[in-house]
Amino acid sequence: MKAQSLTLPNDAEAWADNLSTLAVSSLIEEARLSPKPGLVDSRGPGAHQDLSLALMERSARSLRPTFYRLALHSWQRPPDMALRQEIGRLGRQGEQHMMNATGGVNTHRGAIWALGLLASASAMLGGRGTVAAIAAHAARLAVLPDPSQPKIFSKGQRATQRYQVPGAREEAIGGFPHVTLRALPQLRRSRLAGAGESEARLDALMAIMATLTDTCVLNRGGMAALTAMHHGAAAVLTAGGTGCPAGRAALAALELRMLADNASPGGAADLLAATFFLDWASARPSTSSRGCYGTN
Ligand SMILES: CC(C)(COP(=O)(O)OP(=O)(O)OC[C@H]1O[C@@H](n2cnc3c(N)ncnc32)[C@H](O[C@H]2O[C@H](COP(=O)(O)OP(=O)(O)OP(=O)(O)O)[C@@H](O)[C@H]2O)[C@@H]1O)[C@@H](O)C(=O)NCCC(=O)NCCS
Ligand SMILES: Nc1ncnc2[nH]cnc12
Repeated sequence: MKAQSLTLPNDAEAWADNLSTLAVSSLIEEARLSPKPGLVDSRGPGAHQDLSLALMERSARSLRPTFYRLALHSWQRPPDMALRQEIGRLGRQGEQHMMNATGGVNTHRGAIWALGLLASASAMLGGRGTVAAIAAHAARLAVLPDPSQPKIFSKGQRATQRYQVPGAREEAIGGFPHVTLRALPQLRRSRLAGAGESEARLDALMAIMATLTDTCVLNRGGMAALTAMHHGAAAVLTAGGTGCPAGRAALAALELRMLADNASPGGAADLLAATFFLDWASARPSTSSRGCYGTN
């Protein structure tokens, strides 16, 4: 995603259009970013049997009307129960559109949740919120119960209960700390250190993967795979990030380990797309010329 230079429309439809374009671009840019360990990227399907880049992009595009409606219905409204119920209904409709577009494969359920809440929050604030305000408004919606939610026991709940860890719901209720406190600061730090845009984005992914309790990884590889992911992603950053030869080598080692564990950090990928989305709200240019920000 190039730095977004959006005009400042003052009507709800135009902003909903802008926000939905940005949400879809964020998903497509996330899917194309390479090399991502375990995930679908421009090289191939990672640890997945049923996914491809073309499918991820088709899924992302199918979600444009969903993000548009979420933003439109949230325009300058407070995060109350009436809005919570409405975005729950629109979000579930979006999940159905995604399933229709992919022939029943779950490509973006977690992303609909994260980006849906953030697009809605941005619209609640009239399209002019800061990162902190957007995240806080999204959290105020996420914490509200949705009485119309079907009582199904999800894969995410299976992992959060078995391992007693936070999952997608808790990340949103906490105001997306992996996005606002880890990925966005890392993205900007790496850019300032002179990393290329792809490397800065990969570093942001590493910042998420270093601590996220990703229920996709837990379901596929258990706690051992999650711990290996945390250590491996932290090692990439300690080595100076993916702009450095040592960081690149650590990334390759992490990928080998994740493929051996059949593990894919789908939750981290969703939060990276959310990072791109929020970066637009306060984007700034990079300056220096070195590719490493850290100890190298
Ligand atoms: C709150 C919901 C997200 C539901 O959450 P829950 O945890 O109950 O259920 P899941 O259906 O398992 O979805 C959670 C998805 O969130 C992503 N995720 C995982 N860990 C985290 C985390 N710590 N923080 C943030 N996000 C996280 C992840 O999504 C990605 O993975 C999906 C593929 O998953 P899966 O099918 O399990 O994976 P595979 O390994 O490929 O399967 P197999 O091949 O093994 O079969 C993919 O979708 C990515 O996006 C988790 O999967 C929310 O959905 C909800 O309540 N929705 C209701 C509607 C609503 O209220 N919407 C309002 C806003 S629009
Ligand atoms: N690039 C990706 N690969 C696999 N699962 C994902 N979920 C969201 N983005 C993904």
